[in-house]
Amino acid sequence: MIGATPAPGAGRPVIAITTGEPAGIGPEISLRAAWAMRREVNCVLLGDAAFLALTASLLDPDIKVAALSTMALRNGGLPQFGPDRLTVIDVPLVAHVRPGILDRANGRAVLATLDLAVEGIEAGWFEAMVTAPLQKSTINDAGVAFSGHTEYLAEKTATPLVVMMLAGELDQSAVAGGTALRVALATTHLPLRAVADAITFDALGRVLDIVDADLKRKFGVQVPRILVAGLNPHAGENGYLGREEIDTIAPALAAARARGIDARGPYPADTLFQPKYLRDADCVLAMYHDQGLPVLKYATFGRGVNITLGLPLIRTSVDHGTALDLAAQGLGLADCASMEQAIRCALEMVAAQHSPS
Ligand SMILES: NC(=O)C1=CN([C@@H]2O[C@H](COP(=O)(O)OP(=O)(O)OC[C@H]3O[C@@H](n4cnc5c(N)ncnc54)[C@H](O)[C@@H]3O)[C@@H](O)[C@H]2O)C=CC1
Ligand SMILES: NCC(=O)COP(=O)(O)O
Repeated sequence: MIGATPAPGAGRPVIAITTGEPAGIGPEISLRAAWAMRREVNCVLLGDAAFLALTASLLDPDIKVAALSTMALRNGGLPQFGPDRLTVIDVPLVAHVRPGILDRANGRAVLATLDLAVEGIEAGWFEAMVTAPLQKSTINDAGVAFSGHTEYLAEKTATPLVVMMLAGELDQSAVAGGTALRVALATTHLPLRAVADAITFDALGRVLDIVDADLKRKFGVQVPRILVAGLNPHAGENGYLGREEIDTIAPALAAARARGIDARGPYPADTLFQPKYLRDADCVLAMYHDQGLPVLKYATFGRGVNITLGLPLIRTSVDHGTALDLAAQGLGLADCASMEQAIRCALEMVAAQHSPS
């Protein structure tokens, strides 16, 4: 948890990487990013040790891995290896991995890596967790109701509400507090039909509180400026295209402003994402997944980071999915830039939590 005893890392921060869906690109990008960054960060990979060792040897014979069982970890803690090898904590899969082909038999093992990462942060072995993409449908197929890491980690840590935020570096300059575009979501993985009902005065107020607090605490933004999108076309067109803006969103923003939060809007979502608005903002709050993320991904896909705000631990992830199509074609095709960014972002958040506020 934030503020827990620093993990043992021989000088390097220790970060757990859950290696994700084994039939996707998660194992490859985890290994490649962890190896490339091994001198600055001790990335401990959580996944099937034999499968990861085989993948590493096929990717690059220079990559050395040292496997540890969960029992050894629990009994003796994390060994202090140097940067000449990657530590893998063995979370065995059940079924043989066929790249690009999903197998529900492995769903629970993937989930077990998330549980171990949380356990390890609570125990002080790891300072943060970075998650490679998993296949949400496979976890459900394995019999566990699952809509995403975001919701799972909230439940696991007994956190009543968390916020999904993606951030990416733009090519253009002078936008959104420099070159970063941050898009937070008022709702996470919900069917579109359920979105309007989920946006209540209380829920929106709590989302704004979390975005404001975490941008200050974890990103060092002193007074976060949050631009809030409406839900309906043209932000409801004065009530003629929907009343959520008038009845719920504007009152929630007014109440947030009264609490000292710089929340502006609601603005029409289709015109909000322009440099002239974004350059005076630190974050855009979109009302739902596919209102905000396509914009962010269009601008920064492959180098963005997904951050869960409001958790009592640091969790970042990539901006993409399992890319089964690439995995099926073999190793070496996936871009691991987003994974490296996610690790870098976690490192910055670890540093921010240690620095005096
Ligand atoms: N954080 C997580 O665990 C996430 C998991 N997912 C899961 O991934 C599954 C597949 O999602 P899709 O919508 O197909 O998106 P996707 O991101 O897996 O793939 C979309 C396209 O982008 C390409 N692509 C993705 N990552 C790439 C990389 N690192 N390098 C090069 N090309 C890359 C793929 O080849 C594909 O053409 C979903 O069903 C969902 O379960 C999706 C998003 C996040
Ligand atoms: N599109 C982003 C996404 O689906 C991330 O989900 P999560 O697994 O990080 O909750």
